[in-house]
Amino acid sequence: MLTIETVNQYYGQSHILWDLSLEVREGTCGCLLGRNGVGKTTLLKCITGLLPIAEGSIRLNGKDISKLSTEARARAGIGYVPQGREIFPQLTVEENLKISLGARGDGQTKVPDHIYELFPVLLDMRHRRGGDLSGGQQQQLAIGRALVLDPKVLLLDEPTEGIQPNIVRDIGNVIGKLNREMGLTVLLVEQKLPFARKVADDFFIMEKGHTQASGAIASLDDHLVQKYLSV
Ligand SMILES: Nc1ncnc2c1ncn2[C@@H]1O[C@H](COP(=O)(O)OP(=O)(O)OP(=O)(O)O)[C@@H](O)[C@H]1O
Repeated sequence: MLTIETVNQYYGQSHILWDLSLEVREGTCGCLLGRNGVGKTTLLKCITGLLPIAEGSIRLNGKDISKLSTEARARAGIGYVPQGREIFPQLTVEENLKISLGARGDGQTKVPDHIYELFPVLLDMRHRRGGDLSGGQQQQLAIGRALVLDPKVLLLDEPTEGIQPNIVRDIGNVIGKLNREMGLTVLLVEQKLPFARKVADDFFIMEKGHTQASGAIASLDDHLVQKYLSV
């Protein structure tokens, strides 16, 4: 479904992604794991088009999207929730959601009802400024904003970072609902292993810019955790 093949990426002279390959299967939730600085965020940005790749291909349902603009990739079905959420603090919740509507290219001017059904708090707070929301509410807004574009695959960069435990559970439930009930394919970067085990089907462990191990999340054993993830 989302196929990354022998991707290489550089920041200037620094070679960050090295012949990286992985496949997120249709309808599954894949989880990218790895210590700080191994290139997880860089990979997500390469998939969205925010960063160019030097070599390799990124295919969505067989079509190479690696030369498309970020906006064209969004229209093709790549949804992205960046690390740190990056909502617009001065705009209202509704305005934050409506900003994405413009990129749909179908003239729709109303926020789809299912966004507010998934996140009732956004409906309650739709006239409040994004900056007035709690971290957990902002995360829900950032996910809602990505869903406005009806993505085929949703990329989430550490959605639980800095969020209190009961809201982490809510976010896990929403990802589960999107993935398992609504069939949305998900690629998640996550540091919290219990969360990853709860929501993911597959894992991809990155080290030094490429995939070192991958498989069903149930096969992520202590040996792999010790070798590639413990700090
Ligand atoms: N804009 C940049 N310019 C130069 N180097 C960068 C830039 N952004 C990231 N890097 C470097 O690229 C490497 C990969 O960073 P990246 O943020 O992708 O890692 P990560 O696995 O997502 O880490 P984290 O868990 O800390 O977010 C790191 O060595 C980082 O210092």
